[in-house]
Amino acid sequence: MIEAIKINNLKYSYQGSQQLFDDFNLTIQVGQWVALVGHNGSGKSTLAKLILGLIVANSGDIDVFGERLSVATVNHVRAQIGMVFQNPDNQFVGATVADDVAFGLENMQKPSSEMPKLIDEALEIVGMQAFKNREPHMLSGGQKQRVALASVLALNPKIIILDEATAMLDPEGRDMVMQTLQKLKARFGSELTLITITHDMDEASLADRVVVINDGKLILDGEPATVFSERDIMHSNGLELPFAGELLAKLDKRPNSYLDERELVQWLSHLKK
Ligand SMILES: Nc1ncnc2c1ncn2[C@@H]1O[C@H](COP(=O)(O)OP(=O)(O)OP(=O)(O)O)[C@@H](O)[C@H]1O
Repeated sequence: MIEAIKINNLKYSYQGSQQLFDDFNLTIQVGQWVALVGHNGSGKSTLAKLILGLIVANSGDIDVFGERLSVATVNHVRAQIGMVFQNPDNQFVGATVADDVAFGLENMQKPSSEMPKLIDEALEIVGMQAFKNREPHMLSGGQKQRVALASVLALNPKIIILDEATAMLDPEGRDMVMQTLQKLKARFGSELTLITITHDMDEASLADRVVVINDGKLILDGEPATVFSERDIMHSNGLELPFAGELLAKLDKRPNSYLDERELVQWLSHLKK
């Protein structure tokens, strides 16, 4: 069976810096939604850049749908991967939402007769069709990120990587984007492989699989429930569990003595801090 991404014995260091990835291995199956998590500087974005061929490994191999990433194949590999970045304001080039989605299609030299349909389809998937003629800068952060996602979807990628795509959004914007990703998975299922790079463990818990890295090393890898049962390991790698997991763990440490209502409220509000 061909994997979406297969990384073998990867070694990488930025020039003048110590080894970041040293014999790193990771396989992502076709159709999987993988949340890649790790604290600041753990190597998540670097891994995305290596997969996209924006930077080149010192040694080791990256295969994308069985195709070995190299100078000769990088354009073909990259054409299969869509990327959504952190800052919603840095991702717009068009004067309207529709122009923006059209931009990528023009770059791919799609015939202009096909464009309106492709633009409508992509905007419909992310629930932004009603905003087609709006100016992108008038949209909320969550709406902007959904348009960025539509621009990527219009190009029909097999893999989408979202690098902290919700980090700059308010809670409502985050919810919008996460619900859109869930809809995408429901609609495209095994045809679409998703990699979400995030600090937010509640978001990570929506994925099929959570991969925790630290200093370029794979620390934990499994279904969200399995990974989040390792609270001590998560904490020692600078990460918390999703809110519900942290709360449950803290409730476990409740005082043995009887608490009246006032004391219970006090204890619970102390937990929240
Ligand atoms: N262009 C660069 N040149 C030199 N070192 C870099 C460069 N980009 C990143 N690094 C270093 O590589 C390490 C990994 O960085 P990377 O951005 O991949 O981490 P990250 O997990 O994505 O972090 P964050 O969550 O803060 O985005 C860090 O120590 C970082 O300082």
